[in-house]
Amino acid sequence: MAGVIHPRPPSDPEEPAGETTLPELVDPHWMHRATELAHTGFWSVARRLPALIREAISLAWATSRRDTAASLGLNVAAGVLTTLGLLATTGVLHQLFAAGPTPDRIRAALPALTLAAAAVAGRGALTIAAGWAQARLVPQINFTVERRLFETTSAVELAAFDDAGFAEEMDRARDRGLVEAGSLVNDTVNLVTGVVGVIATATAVTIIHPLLLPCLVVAAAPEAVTAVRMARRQHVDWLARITRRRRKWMLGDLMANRHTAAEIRAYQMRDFLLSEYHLMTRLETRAELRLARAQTITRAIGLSVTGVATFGLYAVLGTLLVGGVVALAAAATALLALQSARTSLRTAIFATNSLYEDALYYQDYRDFLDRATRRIPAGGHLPVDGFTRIDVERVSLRYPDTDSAAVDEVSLTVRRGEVIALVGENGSGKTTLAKLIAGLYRPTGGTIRWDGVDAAELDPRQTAAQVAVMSQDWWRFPFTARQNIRVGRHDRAGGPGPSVETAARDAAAHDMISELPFGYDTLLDRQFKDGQDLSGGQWQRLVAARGLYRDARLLICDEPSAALDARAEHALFQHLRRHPDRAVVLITHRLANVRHADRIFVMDHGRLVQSGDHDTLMAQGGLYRELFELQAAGYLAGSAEPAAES
Ligand SMILES: Nc1ncnc2c1ncn2[C@@H]1O[C@H](COP(=O)(O)OP(=O)(O)OP(=O)(O)O)[C@@H](O)[C@H]1O
Repeated sequence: MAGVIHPRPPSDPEEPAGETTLPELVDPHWMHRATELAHTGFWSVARRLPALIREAISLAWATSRRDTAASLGLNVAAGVLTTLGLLATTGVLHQLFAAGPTPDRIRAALPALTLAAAAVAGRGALTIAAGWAQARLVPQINFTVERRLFETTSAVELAAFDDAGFAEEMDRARDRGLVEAGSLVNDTVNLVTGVVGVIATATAVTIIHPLLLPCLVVAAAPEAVTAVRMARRQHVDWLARITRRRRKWMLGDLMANRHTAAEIRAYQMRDFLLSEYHLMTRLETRAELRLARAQTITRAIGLSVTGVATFGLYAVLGTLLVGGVVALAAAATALLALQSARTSLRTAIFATNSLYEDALYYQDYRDFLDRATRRIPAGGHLPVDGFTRIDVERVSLRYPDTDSAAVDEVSLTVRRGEVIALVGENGSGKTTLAKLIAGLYRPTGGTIRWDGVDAAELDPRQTAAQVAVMSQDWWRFPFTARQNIRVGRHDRAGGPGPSVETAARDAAAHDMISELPFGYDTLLDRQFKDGQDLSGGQWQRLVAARGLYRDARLLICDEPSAALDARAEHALFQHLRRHPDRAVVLITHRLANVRHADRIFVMDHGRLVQSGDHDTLMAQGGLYRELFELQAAGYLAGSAEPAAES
């Protein structure tokens, strides 16, 4: 049947070298599947069909047995009625073409006519019912696969997200894999519908006269071949143009985007962007016209061959009629059957093509789920109810694909009631160590003990419940101000701990929130109606309020005041002081804030190089004192200048 059309390289050869000034785009992650399909011939696809159908039906069956059985069963029943309808039609025609007065012939045809009408009506009803079951099935499947995916992605260990391969597979599974699961089942049902239609017609025709079947196949084949060729050419062409279309979308996005609007105006980038966009549009239009021409030619050839084949069918039928091999009624039914066979064949071919493509993407989803499930931490089972001390014993962590450990054999103790500080230059490993203490990462070496028990043996949910992290790379959650704070402990129902408003006051966020148009109920995302934007510092106050609202035994504050003004910073640090029931791990580059910490740990290239309180470290000399004096000198120089001028 249709030969394989080999894909052109993704970047369009029509694109004149050097005309675009923008750098080359990398292939999108789903491209490998699209290319794979373009390289696969129709028959290779057809050979994999049984396995694909099994996969789709088991997915549908697991989702809803009733709707799966109805979708398939009703379609098969409709097929039986198709056969019956065609046979009844032959009976009608047989009576009508018989000799005798017209009223007599009509009367004789009435039983068969009633049967044919009942078959058509019954078939219509069954098809509608099957369509309804299919329409019910698809959203349920989409929901099932989505739920499975998000239940898994939200449970895998944090370290998995540092693995580039994992993140890419997750994107692939989310982007196409999810969507294609519903289509996989839809196409399977369509394929079954098409095949049942073809079988029903073939059966009827064979019963009427076995010689009619080969005639029918020859007459229907050219249209099927044309359909396959056109579908595949469209796919390959789409593949070849995808890079340019992405570039066009990207440019369009730059020119119609709130976030880029200011810079584009400030740097007068409009003409540059528009000229690039026009270039892409010109090339794209040319490519579309080329495709339209090629498709028209294929279609014209296909229709011509179909016409010749239909003519051939008439000729064969005529010969059979003249020779008395086939009755007139049977020949007329064969022509009706041809129409029905063509429609069913087209349905089956399109379904086969897209079923294969859907299956490739769905496979991505399946592979990802398998891989992700292996990365859900098992954890221990020992209960956790607070702690007196957490001992970090020669703990190391090496990120995937990196040469050196981000945290290298670090030992320290965090005691309840104390504030400890981690300081050091950028990239020295402070955040990584804090995440290890918080249980967000598992050490690749060494052990962390909670009151002497290895943290790996503790119930991870209960451990996490003891920890609050004010992270330096927080996310702007698209919730109201109140929800943004409440998610810190969303399941607290009037239990112990500060109220939302108290936490906001402690983090110097209350006044700012009260001034918002709807106060605590203001939505903090401009994508929503009445949504508002906050500044970086205002968001950070909210993040701090969330951390305080969580009211955890271990509070980890990673640069909690980096974006805060002096007043807000002062207010926040009043609430990060010692508390008998709580341990605070503070990370900050503003060393004035760590002066009162019980112990300060100084990190350098992943190692712990100094520890002690401020006075001890200043007396000791070394990295801490160097960093502290550099900062202090900045302040002193600033205050000394006006004095010098006066
Ligand atoms: N997710 C990650 N994957 C790979 N490497 C990472 C990752 N996160 C951090 N690193 C690397 O680990 C090292 C320690 O990073 P970390 O964020 O712990 O430093 P830090 O002391 O907190 O730095 P800063 O003061 O800039 O916040 C750095 O070299 C960094 O590039």
